Amino acid sequence: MNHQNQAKTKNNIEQTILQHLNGRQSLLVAFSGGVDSTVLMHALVTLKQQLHNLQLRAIYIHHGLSENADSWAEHCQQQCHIWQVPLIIEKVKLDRSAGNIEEQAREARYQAIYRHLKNNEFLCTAQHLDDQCETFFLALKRGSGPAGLSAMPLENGQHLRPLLTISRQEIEQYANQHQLSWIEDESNQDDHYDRNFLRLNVLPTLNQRWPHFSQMVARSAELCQQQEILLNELLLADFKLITTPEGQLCLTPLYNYSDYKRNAILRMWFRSKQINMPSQKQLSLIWQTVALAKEDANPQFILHNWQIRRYQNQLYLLPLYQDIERQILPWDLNTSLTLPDNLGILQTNYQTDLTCRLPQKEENISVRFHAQGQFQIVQRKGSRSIKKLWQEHHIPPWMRTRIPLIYYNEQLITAVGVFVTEQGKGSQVGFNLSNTL
Ligand SMILES: Nc1ncnc2c1ncn2[C@@H]1O[C@H](COP(=O)(O)OP(=O)(O)OP(=O)(O)O)[C@@H](O)[C@H]1O
Repeated sequence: MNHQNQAKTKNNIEQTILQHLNGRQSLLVAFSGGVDSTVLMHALVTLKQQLHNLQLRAIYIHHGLSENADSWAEHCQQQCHIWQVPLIIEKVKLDRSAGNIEEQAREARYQAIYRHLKNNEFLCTAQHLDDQCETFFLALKRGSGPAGLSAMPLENGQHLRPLLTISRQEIEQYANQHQLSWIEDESNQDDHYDRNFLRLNVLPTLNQRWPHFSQMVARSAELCQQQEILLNELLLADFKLITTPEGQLCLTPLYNYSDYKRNAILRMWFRSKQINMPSQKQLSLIWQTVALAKEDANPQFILHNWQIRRYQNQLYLLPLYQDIERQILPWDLNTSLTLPDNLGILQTNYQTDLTCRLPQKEENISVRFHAQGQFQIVQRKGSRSIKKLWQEHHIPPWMRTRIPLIYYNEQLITAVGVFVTEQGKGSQVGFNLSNTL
């Protein structure tokens, strides 16, 4: 490469980064030691010589997947020492037996990075134009719609990708020109991974035939992003109107929407919950089997670690619960009691309206999650089945085996926060449940 071209690459990368930073001054760089993030770090350190207010920190995530990971961490440490940029090294634990190790690593990596990201700081990762093109192709392979084909945005909240418009070739030129040293991850050559297969075997042919192919794919991704943003803008008012403050989706208006609008609203709802987007087929099954289930049914759809339920014409997204119905927890009222499955901490409380009597000497206290039969409630005539009582208090079916029930010996005294039985009548003690989450 001649001198003029070299200067252009150098200038182009630094100028592009500067433009994408758009005045942001506090950066946490995800530094893997690979060529892309090495170039990003080097260019930022160079820019810092002109922009004295630029504050840089770097983070390396040690996944422990490669036997070389320790030496990679050491390499990152040495580089950062030379550049005088503070480096955080964070180890994450992965479960090799739990499948999809790549996805697990990615999720654990971002979680660890976000734990360190300060409020006023921006995360910079080093994905480039060719990564963008591969991401688009991977979305095509999965049959994604415009949201998936949007690939990666240049910026998303506190996350910036300042190299996204720069090609791999330019990055490598910059690295060679500055004689940078970086790590080659041996797994990058393994074309069993879909992304490597595209990078090694497919995209070179396309880019050779059409030299601007990757740029054109990135443009298509950007157009998809614009469509998505527009769609969200147009649907936002409707979406707000039909979501409750607690995050449930009201079903009644959805019955009158076209299939397209309904699916778009359902997708917005899942996105707002930040869980993996269901496929088109799952979305249609959720609609058919949950929303359109018979009125008296108690439908449930399981999606990853979540369940989608319907109650009183609202759609709920809940974690998958453990079965705790048969658990019996002895208690002495003097200490707080941590309930199973993240239900919270149970304590006595003398300020609540729902009060009971204290146990007598021979009565043992226990906390349970199952009741059967008829109960008489204080200040009400006659007794009612437990099912009727839950219905009267609008308790959804899945909560009916999760509300702590306080028993004195074999007698139900109170369902915490819901009712007190005639056997528990009194004003000596109350209970409250504080959520630990
Ligand atoms: N071990 C690591 N430690 C710190 N940063 C990393 C690490 N691995 C990757 N990164 C950062 O993430 C960027 C993207 O890497 P890679 O393409 O392997 O990840 P990815 O999870 O597929 O990213 P995405 O899905 O967001 O594109 C790298 O350029 C680097 O900035």
